[in-house]
Amino acid sequence: MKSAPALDALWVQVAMLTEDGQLRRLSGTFARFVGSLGTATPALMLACVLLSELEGRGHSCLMIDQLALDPATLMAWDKEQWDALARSAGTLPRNRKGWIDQLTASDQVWHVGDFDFDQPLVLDGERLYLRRYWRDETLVAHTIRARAGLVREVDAPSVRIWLDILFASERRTKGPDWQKLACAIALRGSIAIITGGPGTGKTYTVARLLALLFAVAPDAGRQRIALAAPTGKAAARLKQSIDKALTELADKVGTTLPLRDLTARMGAARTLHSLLGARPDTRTFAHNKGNPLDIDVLIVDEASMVHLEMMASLLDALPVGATLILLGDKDQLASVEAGAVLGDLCRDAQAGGYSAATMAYALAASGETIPAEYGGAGGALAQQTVMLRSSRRFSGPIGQLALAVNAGDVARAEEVLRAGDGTVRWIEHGHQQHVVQLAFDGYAPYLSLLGEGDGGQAHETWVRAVLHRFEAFRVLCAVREGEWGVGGLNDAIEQRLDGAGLIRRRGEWYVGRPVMITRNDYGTGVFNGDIGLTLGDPARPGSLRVYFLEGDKVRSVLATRLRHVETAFAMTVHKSQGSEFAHTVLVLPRERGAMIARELIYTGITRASAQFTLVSPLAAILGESIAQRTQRASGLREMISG
Ligand SMILES: Nc1ncnc2c1ncn2[C@@H]1O[C@H](COP(=O)(O)OP(=O)(O)OP(=O)(O)O)[C@@H](O)[C@H]1O
Repeated sequence: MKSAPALDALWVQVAMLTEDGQLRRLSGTFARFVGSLGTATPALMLACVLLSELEGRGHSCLMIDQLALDPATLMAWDKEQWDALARSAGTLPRNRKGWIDQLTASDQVWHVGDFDFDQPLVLDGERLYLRRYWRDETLVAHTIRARAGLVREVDAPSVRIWLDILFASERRTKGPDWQKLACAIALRGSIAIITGGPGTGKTYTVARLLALLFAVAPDAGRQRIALAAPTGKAAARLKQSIDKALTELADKVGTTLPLRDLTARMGAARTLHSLLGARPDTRTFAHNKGNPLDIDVLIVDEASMVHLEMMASLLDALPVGATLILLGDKDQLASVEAGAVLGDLCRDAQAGGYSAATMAYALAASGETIPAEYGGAGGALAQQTVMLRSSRRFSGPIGQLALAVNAGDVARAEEVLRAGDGTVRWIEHGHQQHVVQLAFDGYAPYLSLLGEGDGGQAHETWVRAVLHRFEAFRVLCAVREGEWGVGGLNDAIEQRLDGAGLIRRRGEWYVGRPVMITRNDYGTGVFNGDIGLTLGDPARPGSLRVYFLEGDKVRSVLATRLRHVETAFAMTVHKSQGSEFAHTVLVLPRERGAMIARELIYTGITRASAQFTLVSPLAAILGESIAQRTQRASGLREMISG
């Protein structure tokens, strides 16, 4: 069938925007595919292009009112770019209602409530979805809503006795002890969310929650507890911190509670993929509603990195009677994939919104009074959400900077950066060579240890020491491409290190090459985001292995078996989530309008535990980025509260 002239013109514009890098090739292809399933009106095709494009940017749906009101802003395009595209499509609906009517009339769109014959697109109220995302979002919303409404009977006086023991000798900070409150609130629910910035004590709190569960649950000895996180590194860190906290607690409470048994019974922390039983090359998992996980309590750390599809799979596989505890920093960057689940779930965490009943229970169970300013008419999930508000690790300039950025206070952020006390530093008008020099200095310690060799000590001990030194420093980029991106900087850093004789690049693999895995590989047991170092294999001189640190364990894989890797002297901020480096260098690009927002800057800063350096080619880009917020379209909140 010949396409209408308006459609031809639309495809020409779509092709131009694709050439210009404003659209993914996939977006046009997807729209044509949908068009091939029924009548391809220009309005529907345009909506498909935009929906697919937004999905690539992490949105789970297209908000029709934004499409009708301000499409250029929605797409982060110039007005001229939008106008040209809209003109090419001919007459488009004039308003929200017009769009909804047109979409509802399309054979390819299921309007929720109408007859469903598995159309690829779903219109739910004013949100247009790809069917898969609608299904995931609905599952997450309904399951969380149901869980949030399930509040157990708790013997508050005995909980209070235990909480007083577990939090004994705490130095009082100003205001209530939110950690204690979090334990009391989480104990009664089938779901709880504990959010807070770095060092606010999320793992410290959850270790006490486990001890509390152990103390008061009637079948404590049989509780099956699982720990998980989105990445292997985050899982290993969670396990380490919980073990450490429980060991300290065990010393404190003595024989009153056999906490060492609890630690021994908990087992390793796993990645969510492995917990759910990922199947190579499919999106499905061994565990699901029909074959649920065999657990009573699941603790998931770094929940901000859990994308919509993974959260849906997790909730689907969780037995109805099990308790889910999500830990994470709501202000961090969301996952690369669509959805900003933790951010959506925690939208009211700052304000609290606790009901009178929650406040009364919290007081009875913890002895802590929630200040009236945090009272309100929050929904069921708000009653099960606690934000930890003071950081033990981040009180110095790095913490002040993170706070200022989070609050959108550009002047304060610049002031902290310019105060330059050595902990934070800003190279305002930087050149690539500044970053290269910082990398040279930052990576010299591990490279010099490499150069010295193992000196006769056990190979694994030496490898662990090299890996620890490598983990102390990292260059983080906001973008992938160009002089200021991961690619350009890795090249420049390699060249400099090679020139100085610290590495000897021979082809792709060389001793000292840090690599990041870019795709899960079940055969070798490495996962997207894992970072390792290439070193000689003592058992087979001349061959190279990549060594990975998991907690304190060292694991290695023959380098030539790893196919999906990239050099990792510099990496993206996105991929750095869940990691911390003593000295972190954050590099901003020159281009304006790159999609850099406050959450990215905040995440970069909070990766630094002792020293933070910002390098920007232009000073203004910092303020512009802080002023910009990432808003991902989703219907999660509306569905949960509706
Ligand atoms: N109430 C407390 N009393 C004493 N020390 C505490 C308390 N809360 C936390 N800490 C200490 O502060 C440090 C940070 O705590 P923790 O690791 O639990 O924070 P976190 O929020 O999980 O951090 P991250 O986001 O980096 O994982 C730890 O050394 C912990 O032992």
